[in-house]
Parts: sequence; C-alpha cells; structure tokens
Amino acid sequence: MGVVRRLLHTTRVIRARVKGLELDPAYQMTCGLEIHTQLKTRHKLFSLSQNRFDSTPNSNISYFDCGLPGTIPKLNPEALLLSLKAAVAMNCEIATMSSFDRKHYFYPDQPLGYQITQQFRPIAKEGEIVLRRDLDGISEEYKRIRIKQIQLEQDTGKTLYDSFDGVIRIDLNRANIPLIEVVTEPDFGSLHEIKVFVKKYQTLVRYLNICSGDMENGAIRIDVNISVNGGNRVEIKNLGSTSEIQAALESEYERQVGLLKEGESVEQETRGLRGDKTVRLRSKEDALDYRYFPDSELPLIRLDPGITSQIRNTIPDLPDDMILKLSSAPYSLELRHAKFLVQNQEILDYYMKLFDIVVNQHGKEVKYVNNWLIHEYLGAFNKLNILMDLTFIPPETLGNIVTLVAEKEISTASAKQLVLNILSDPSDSGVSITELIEKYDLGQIKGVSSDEIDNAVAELCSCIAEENPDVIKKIRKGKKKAIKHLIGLAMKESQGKVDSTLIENHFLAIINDHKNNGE
Ligand SMILES: Nc1ncnc2c1ncn2[C@@H]1O[C@H](COP(=O)(O)OP(=O)(O)OP(=O)(O)O)[C@@H](O)[C@H]1O
Ligand SMILES: [Mg+2]
Ligand SMILES: [Mg+2]
Repeated sequence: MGVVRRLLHTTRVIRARVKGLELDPAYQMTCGLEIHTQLKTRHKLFSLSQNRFDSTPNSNISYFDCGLPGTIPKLNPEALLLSLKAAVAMNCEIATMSSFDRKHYFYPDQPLGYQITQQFRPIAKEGEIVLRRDLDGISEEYKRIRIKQIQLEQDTGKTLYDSFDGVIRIDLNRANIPLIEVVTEPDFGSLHEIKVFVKKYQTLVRYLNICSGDMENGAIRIDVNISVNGGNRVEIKNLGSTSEIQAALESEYERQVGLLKEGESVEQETRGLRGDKTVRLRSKEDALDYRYFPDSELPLIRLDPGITSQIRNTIPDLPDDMILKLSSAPYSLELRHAKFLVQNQEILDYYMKLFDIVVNQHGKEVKYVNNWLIHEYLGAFNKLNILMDLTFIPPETLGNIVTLVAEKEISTASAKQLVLNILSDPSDSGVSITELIEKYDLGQIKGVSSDEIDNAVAELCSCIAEENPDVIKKIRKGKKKAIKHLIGLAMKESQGKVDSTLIENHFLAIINDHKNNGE
C-alpha cells in the first residue's frame, strides 16, 4: 500500500521534502556522513546466531555475542561478500589485504569491552557516488560525493532506557550483527544534497540486496559531521530518519553560526539529537582514546587481485543505469515510474515479465504494459484499499488480460473491472481469464454488426446528452474535461462493454452539432 501511495503522490512528497534549512551565504556549511548499514546476512558477523531484528530480547545470542571469555570470533563469509558488493557498486578500490582491529570503549550493551572494526586496513577505500541533476534533482549537472572508506564491523547491543520504571535493560540480539560503516569525505554543502544522497544510497543497498534499507528499524543509522567556515567539526550521532537529519542540521548550523557571530569558536565534540535540538554528549575522542590495536584472534583477509571484476560480474546494472534504461526505448517509462520500479525490486521483476509476455511474445505496444501495471494493477490495490500483493494476478494472467485489451477482445472498462473483481475475490485467482470473462459477463458484444453497435451507442449518447444539458453547456464553454462525466454515464449504462473511444466520438459529434446550431 505504502509503495503505491508513494508512487501516486511522488511529486507532492518531493516538494514537501525540498524545503528546509536556509543557509546564510556568509557562513558556509560543510558536511560529511558516516553511514552504518546492517548487512542482510543469515548469521551474525563472527558467530552463528541468526541475524534478525524481530526476536524477543536476548533470544538470538551466542556465548561470543555475550563476550564470554574463551569464545573466539570466526568471520562470516556472507558478510564479507556483501561488503564487497557495496564496495564495487560505489566504485571503491578493494584492499587485497585487510584486517580487523579492536576499538575499546565501555558501554553495557557491548560486553566484549571493545568493538571489532577495521581502523587501520579497511576492506575498501576511495570510491564515489555521483548525484545527477536529471535523476536526483540537484542544481549542478553532476556532484561527486567521494567515499573515503568502507569498513566491516560489528553492531552493538541495545540499551533499553524506557518502559522499565527507572531500570535500564540490555538486549544483546543486535550485538555482533554485521555492519558496514561507509565514510564519505566532507563533500556536502547543503541539506538537499544529503537527503538526495541518503535516498540514493538506500536505493542502492536495497537494489543489491545488501541491506533492507529500512531506517525506521535501524537498518541504516547515520552520523552527520558538520563544520562552518572551516571551523572544527561536530559529530551528531545516530540519526535514524531524514527528518532527524534535517532537525540535527538545522539546529547545529544555527548553533555554530550563533557562536561564530559572538566571536567564539566551535569546539570539536560529539552531540546527539534530543527533540529537535542537538545536545553535547562528550568532547570528541581521539583515535588514541580508543586504544585501537589489531585483533589477534582474526586472521588477515587476503583477496585475489581480480576480485573487483569477479564481484562486478555478479551484480546487475546499477540503479542509475537501470533508471536510464527503463526510461528509454523499448521500455519508455516516465522517469518517475522508472525510479519507482528500481526502488521496488519485486515490482521491477514483475514489470520485466509482463513486458516479455505482452511486447516480446504477443507483439503489442509497450504503452499497454506501462499503463496496465502502474495505473491499473497497482492503482487497483489503492482503490480497494488493500495491501499490495503482486501474486494476486501473476504476470502471465495480467499479460493475457492486457493482450485481450490490445486486441479489442474486451474493452478497457471490462478489463479494469476484471482486475478489481480478481483482487476483491481471491477465489478468482486460479480461474482462467476466459471463464472469468464469462462469469462476469465482460466480453465485447458479439453477434451484432458494428453498424448496429454504432447506432445503439449514438442513441444512448444523445439520450444522456439530453438529460444533462448543463454538462453539455459547460463543455461548450471550454470545460473540456467534463466530457469524462458523460462518458462515465454511458459506460455504466452499457456495462463497460463498449469501447470508450467510440462513446467519446459520439459525444464529441453531439457537442459539435450543438455548437454548429449556435446553441
Ligand atoms: N571539516 C569537516 N567538516 C565536516 N565534516 C568533516 C570535516 N572533516 C571531516 N569530516 C567528516 O567527518 C567524518 C569522519 O569520520 P571517520 O569515521 O573517519 O572518523 P571519526 O568520526 O573520528 O570516527 P568514529 O566516529 O567512527 O569513531 C567523515 O564523514 C568526514 O567526511
Ligand atoms: Mg566513523
Ligand atoms: Mg565518527
């Protein structure tokens, strides 16, 4: 449902998102991001516990996740593979030799007393994500956001502060879930660029099946670093939505500009977002404070020098290439629809199958595929207010229906009705289309000559026109869209069995006639 709403209201949502932080040209803002991304593996990073976010607290843990002495980490190769896919997709240089380090700090949800991460030799560095005016709506033609590095690391557990009457509880289900931390260079100059980047990053990781991409359950969490006019950077930790990023940037930019206007300097520190204001958590630790040192229990990761091209062969066209491909021939989708499909893999797969059936196998025009999938089928879920589930009408069945429409075996109105009927009555799902057409009496009128149909439609249309003189007047005065109302009435009377273009032509003739008569 959500996706359909998102599609049908795209322009409105984008407009709402663009407004925000107003920058003072005398105070230039510079930002960089650290993006913690949970990898979609079956198991955790260094143990065999399951990687899921929806279990009862402390039910998905092993001795290693709890930090019990004597347990030893073993790297999950699936996590390594996903981090490499991310690296290749961001055009990074993959390290043929990387290693793990311990980052020491005390926190109750991190029982080992350190986090295993990659401080000295990360898995990948020096990549980029390119923002584009045509696809991302930025003001410059291209804007390159450099990726400084990608490191593979463990997530921590969760400290639960609320709901226990002043008692703090710890849930270790999240401890040791694999993450990549993607660190950008400080290349962002506006909130809009950050929002566009985050959206693009989310699409990329979802599309490659690296991460669920859901910010609402913490699969992506972002630290924003911000400085003004070359001053110290302040890091705002753990932002879980674009609106939190917006609030953090607005509040922090205003705070730093305020300090500079008073002639004071900005201290390098770590802050958090409370409500819509940033608050100080601590002064920024130096690498020294963490006592980083190599993890002696984990061997080096050595990779074949040909690894980049091997991984590249396993990943499909990247989202931008796919969007460009879908918005040109033979697919010819509107740009916003192409983007929507790339953001929703399941619908994209469905589209490709439907395209194959309707265009390749039955030789019909692509407009039938584009219109029937996006407006009619997806729109029908919206209309009936039911959760989107593409299995209701498999692509083969919708392909059949669409082909029948293209061949004028059934009218558009009948086919729309058929789609709605199948969605409203799931027992129809298994029944053949021919039987359904019969069951609902939706076929075109057979055994009657086209002249006879034409005469009947002419009569019907003039009756309707006579009963609705106000509408006819409106149309004559230039409100051309009002003709839809008349067509709707005629379709209803004819139970959708007559082609709507035929009805429209008759009404146009009547309207012109009225005009000619000077009425
Ligand atoms: N002058 C600056 N203004 C704003 N952001 C900056 C500036 N210089 C660096 N940054 C950003 O600060 C971030 C530094 O992240 P990095 O992970 O390298 O170090 P860290 O924050 O010290 O480490 P961690 O928080 O992981 O312990 C990057 O996103 C980078 O783009
Ligand atoms: Mg970092
Ligand atoms: Mg940081």
